[in-house]
Amino acid sequence: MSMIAAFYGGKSILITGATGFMGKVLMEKLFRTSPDLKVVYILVRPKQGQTLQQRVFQILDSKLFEKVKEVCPNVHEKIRAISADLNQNDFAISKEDMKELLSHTNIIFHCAATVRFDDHLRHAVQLNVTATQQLLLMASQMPKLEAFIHISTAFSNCNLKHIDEVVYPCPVEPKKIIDSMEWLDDAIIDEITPKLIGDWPNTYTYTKALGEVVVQQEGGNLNIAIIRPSIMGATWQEPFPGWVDNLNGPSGLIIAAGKGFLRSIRATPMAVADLIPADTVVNLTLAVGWYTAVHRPKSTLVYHCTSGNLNPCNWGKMGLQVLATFEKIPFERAFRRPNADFTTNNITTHYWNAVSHRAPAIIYDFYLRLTGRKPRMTKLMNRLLRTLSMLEYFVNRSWEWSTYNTEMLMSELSPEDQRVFNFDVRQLNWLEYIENYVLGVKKYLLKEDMAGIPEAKQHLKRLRNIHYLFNTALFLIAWRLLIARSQVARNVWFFIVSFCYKFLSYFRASSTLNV
Ligand SMILES: CCCCCCCCCCCCCCCCCCCCCCCCCC(=O)SCCNC(=O)CCNC(=O)[C@H](O)C(C)(C)COP(=O)(O)OP(=O)(O)OC[C@H]1O[C@@H](n2cnc3c(N)ncnc32)[C@H](O)[C@@H]1OP(=O)(O)O
Ligand SMILES: NC(=O)C1=CN([C@@H]2O[C@H](COP(=O)(O)OP(=O)(O)OC[C@H]3O[C@@H](n4cnc5c(N)ncnc54)[C@H](OP(=O)(O)O)[C@@H]3O)[C@@H](O)[C@H]2O)C=CC1
Repeated sequence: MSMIAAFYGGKSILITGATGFMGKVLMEKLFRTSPDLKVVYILVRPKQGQTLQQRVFQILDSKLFEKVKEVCPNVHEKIRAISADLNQNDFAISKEDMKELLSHTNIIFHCAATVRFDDHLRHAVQLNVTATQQLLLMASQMPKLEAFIHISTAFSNCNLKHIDEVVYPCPVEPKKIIDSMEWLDDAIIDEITPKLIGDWPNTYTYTKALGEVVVQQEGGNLNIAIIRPSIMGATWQEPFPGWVDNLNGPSGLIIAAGKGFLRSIRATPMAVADLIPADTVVNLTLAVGWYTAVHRPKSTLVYHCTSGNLNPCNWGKMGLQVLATFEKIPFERAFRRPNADFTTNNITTHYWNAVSHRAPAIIYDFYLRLTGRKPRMTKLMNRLLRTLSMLEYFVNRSWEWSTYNTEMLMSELSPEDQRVFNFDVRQLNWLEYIENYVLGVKKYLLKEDMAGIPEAKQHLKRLRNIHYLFNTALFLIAWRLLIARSQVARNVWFFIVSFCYKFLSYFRASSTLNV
């Protein structure tokens, strides 16, 4: 019997960010392994004209929850969606809901965050720092609370090269930042943002670092733990391999490469690609929840959920495997044949951006205009280039994360728990994982049918022929223009023609002699 699964039985659990990528995988695993848990409270905001209930039903109706419905048929009764906006005071939770939350919650998993790299500092502080502070305040009023698990990111200290499982201080106290956001106007915030974030590459990583300091400073007597996942990718094993439902991290780039938009990316092939499957993060999170509640460590423990030091894979290997998978499992209606490469300096990056990204987009838009359709490729390409520039920081550096606490926790688990809540990335086979990841992107993100693969392959063959034809035509035109203008080119041309003629004559003469 799994001790961790048993621990969650009968518990009331509060999850923020349950509608996000990690939150969904977390809920799924909780219900699948502890179907006898009492209730899962989720803080949800109404979105895109959907009510809370509609949002919950959409999640439960997805393929991700198929297995859960078998082991926990009344799962919908055990989810209590509470209307909340983490940007508002007291999260805009009604008095009755707040009362229920405060009096019943046993465990909190705080996953909600803005993960946009370029979010306005005010918004990023509000969600990643102030909301965390408010949630801690709420937690301090929960008499039955056993553990508060805060999800941060391994990149919260990406200004350092070696990162230990400790909370590092920030140059400016979070309280001062929170206060200043209240009275500074947007224009001034824009101006001071680069100075405030300093060595951090974006507002996301900076505010996640501030969030950790808040957790440490304002956690009071609560049992708290911080989990730092690196780049969260599709699921490795559970509930099935390759599940993913958003474009963050590598997923969007896999689509862009598979559809043939992405041709080159400034990345260091030997840099460590610190990906971590979402189900591994969730298994560690649930194990940490159990350990923190049962063993009550004296201080706030930080757990790194990374792969680089235990089972490293680099971007070069990952990129090649992604491309190799496209050969077997191509995406439908590709714009060009998938053929991306890494560049390592600014000049080649600019060159390939102009030649392989912007030029084809302009030509295609011209073709769309000619055929009376609305041009769209240049806009799409500009967005892709913007995304690439945002991600570049992370694919040209390597970090070392120590994992003492994570390894300590692994050794504390029973063999059964090590199996059910496996977070040992040493067992991960990268090539297999990446292949499943690409397959998952095709099935769950692009919603493409596997029956369409032969047609997709045919389409790629057509694109290859068009590519050859286009290159030959381009070469002939360029050559024709050149020999019209340059004597040297004409001489070279005559030399080649006369050489071919002589070679053919010799070949004909020798074959006549043989007869
Ligand atoms: C040698 C052989 C070589 C072979 C080579 C082969 C290569 C071939 C294979 C390639 C694979 C292997 C290499 C992979 C490298 C991956 C690096 C990952 C590093 C991640 C580090 C993460 C570290 C931290 C981890 C964490 O701790 S946290 C989570 C991470 N957080 C994020 O990843 C948010 C990022 N995103 C944003 O920050 C915003 O998205 C924003 C970008 C500002 C746009 O923002 P904006 O333009 O305003 O607009 P959006 O509305 O957002 O998007 C507008 C439009 O772009 C779309 N789109 C949004 N995103 C992405 C995205 N990623 N990728 C693509 N498209 C995206 C969206 O679909 C929409 O398209 P549409 O629907 O309009 O058609
Ligand atoms: N994805 C990754 O690669 C990594 C993620 N992390 C961390 O993991 C956690 C989860 O990330 P992930 O699941 O990928 O993120 P998502 O963007 O998929 O999910 C974010 C969640 O936060 C919720 N949320 C955002 N704003 C509000 C708000 N104002 N009120 C209520 N809820 C809100 C979202 O709700 P809604 O559905 O309404 O938008 C969503 O449920 C985050 O803390 C992130 O920093 C750490 C490392 C890597």
